[in-house]
Amino acid sequence: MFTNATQSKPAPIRAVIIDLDGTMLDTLPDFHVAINAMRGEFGDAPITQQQIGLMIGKGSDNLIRAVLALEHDAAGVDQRFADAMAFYQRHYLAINGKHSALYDGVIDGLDAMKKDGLRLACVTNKPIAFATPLLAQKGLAHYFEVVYGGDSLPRKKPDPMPLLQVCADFDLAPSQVVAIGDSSNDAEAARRAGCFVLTVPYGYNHGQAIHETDSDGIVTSLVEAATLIRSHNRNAH
Ligand SMILES: O=C(O)COP(=O)(O)O
Ligand SMILES: [Mg+2]
Repeated sequence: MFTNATQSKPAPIRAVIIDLDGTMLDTLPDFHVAINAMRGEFGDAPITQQQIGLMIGKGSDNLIRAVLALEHDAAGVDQRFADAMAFYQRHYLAINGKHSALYDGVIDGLDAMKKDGLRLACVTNKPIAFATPLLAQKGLAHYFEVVYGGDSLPRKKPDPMPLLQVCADFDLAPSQVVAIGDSSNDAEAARRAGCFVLTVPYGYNHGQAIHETDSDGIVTSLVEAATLIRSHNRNAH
């Protein structure tokens, strides 16, 4: 399944790096509530989930700037940014996880990966202060040896830095690691790190079809990802 031009027989996959929003959890309703509460602080009218779905995936700073840009020019965005971020963080933390749900197959997929001896990391562009309590609340925290948020390291996805950090933490070559995500952001980070990448079609890909994103395969659930990795490892040396 995962092929590497320089190797006749592929190396086994030893670890999986999994994205959070749009891959394990449908968090769009949380974003929707928090963003509209933030807009309410400025007297701005609510926007739709669909609009917000196009803006998420590149971290909070990017999201807040995109939302402010609906009403304001660049100078207006800069002027309001700090207040908007403070409002947003307060509102998001107050409802974090309340409107979010696990996607089908997440728990079964993670259980299968664990059973197969794979090491697991979560790399999200969500701020770590949001990600940590959310993983705990949804019963996901214990699966992951390592969790990096969008503000844990100097650079976030699509930069390869957080993925390369996980490889270093696990003492693995990137070619022994597969990333799973819902967006081109995840795929680009994985490609640049030299990791394999699988994508899921049900998340938020900046309004683009996932088929347009370069990856090693599209999987309909984490269960299917676990099955693919298992069959890859059967054929590996
Ligand atoms: O908070 C975001 O922008 C998206 O986070 P993700 O990396 O978990 O998809
Ligand atoms: Mg995502």
